[in-house]
Amino acid sequence: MYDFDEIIERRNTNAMNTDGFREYIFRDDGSMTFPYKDEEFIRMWVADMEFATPDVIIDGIKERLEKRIFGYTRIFGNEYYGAFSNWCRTRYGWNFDKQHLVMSNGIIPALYELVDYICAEDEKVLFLTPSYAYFKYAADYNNREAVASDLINEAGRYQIDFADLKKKASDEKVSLLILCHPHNPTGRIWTEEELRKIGEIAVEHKLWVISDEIHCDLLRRGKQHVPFAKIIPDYDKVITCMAPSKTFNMAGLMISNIIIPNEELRSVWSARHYNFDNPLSVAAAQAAYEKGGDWLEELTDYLDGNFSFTKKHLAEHLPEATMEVSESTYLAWVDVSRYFSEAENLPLFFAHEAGVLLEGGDMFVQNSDGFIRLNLACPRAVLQEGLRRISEAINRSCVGQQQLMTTRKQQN
Ligand SMILES: Cc1ncc(COP(=O)(O)O)c(C/N=C2\CONC2=O)c1O
Repeated sequence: MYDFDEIIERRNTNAMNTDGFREYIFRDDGSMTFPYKDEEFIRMWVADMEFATPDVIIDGIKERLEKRIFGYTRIFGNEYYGAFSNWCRTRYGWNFDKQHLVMSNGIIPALYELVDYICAEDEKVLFLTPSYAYFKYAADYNNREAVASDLINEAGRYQIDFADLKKKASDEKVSLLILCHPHNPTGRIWTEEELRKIGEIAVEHKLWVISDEIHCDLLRRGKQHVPFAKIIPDYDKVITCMAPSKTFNMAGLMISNIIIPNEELRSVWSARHYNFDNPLSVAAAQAAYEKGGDWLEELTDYLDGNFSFTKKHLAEHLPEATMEVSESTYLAWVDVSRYFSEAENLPLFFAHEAGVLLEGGDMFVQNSDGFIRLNLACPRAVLQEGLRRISEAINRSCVGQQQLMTTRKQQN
């Protein structure tokens, strides 16, 4: 049994979560003031977890430490490929060739490189919105045009607008689709039917597809993930990105799996990518895939409990807010638009009024106004306090607004 209720101090560990929020969320140069000390904030923003990385992974790192030399490292043997490919075969019924696997420090750096390798300077990058902002940044960084296709929010369940996606994919300058599968921030797991329709569009318009599947191990109990590459196995213009970083809370160890079946693209990657790895990260990732399954099973139940707890709290305390339990990820996507004017800066409101750090509003490129994204990967007690603060701040503010309207009516 793992103790997910343990509250672990992360300050003074150079954690983005505790020390990087001012610049990342508020673009603050340090001059902003809040009515809370940094350590008083409830942190529900960046997507890493407040849970200890599993012991089996820490033991894998310790074992490598005892080898005592940490020189230039690249994965040469079969052990790592065996562990990761076995993970994909048993969980997703999906195989890939060893020579198709290349490593990257992160999926974001891989996206930055691949956009440059794939898209000519006048070509465009297509993705679904709302979106993890780094998909747009990968286009911006490479001076390629970003093209967004808005998802349709059907009573809380997001659907792909296939007419819009087809129209934008038919632009001959659109050469790459970055697919987020499972989807951050909505939590959708695209169904095989949806994946097939995406595949048909990609093949018809000769699109490259990067399927970013970093969240694929973090599913609600009973849900199933089907890798996009499994849907169109004969189309080699599909790059699959997976990693242990989200699954096992080891993003700081900077190791990701990029599967590139297309030989020409893979040779460009091998020629231009800085192709060395951190030996401790390789040991950690191999241990994760070989021995992390039990921990992940228990994490799944704990996160499912946090989603149920959140859904119940909102129903009781914020009846005008709506949230569908995410099919995947540990991120809750909550529509609070009925409580706020469109102009409200939601992250700033909750930092000042609730002492809660969260992402929301226009932080997801577009099609996200009025929504907040809550990271639920924290001990239940912390979640309870965060939700209490959020609902009290909204109701206080809402009451304030009603009082304001009443006062105005009395004065007129
Ligand atoms: C869809 C997606 N792709 C890639 C990454 C980052 O990959 P890395 O470069 O770390 O390997 C994230 C992390 N998502 C985060 C991180 O903080 N907030 C988020 O929504 C993500 O959600």
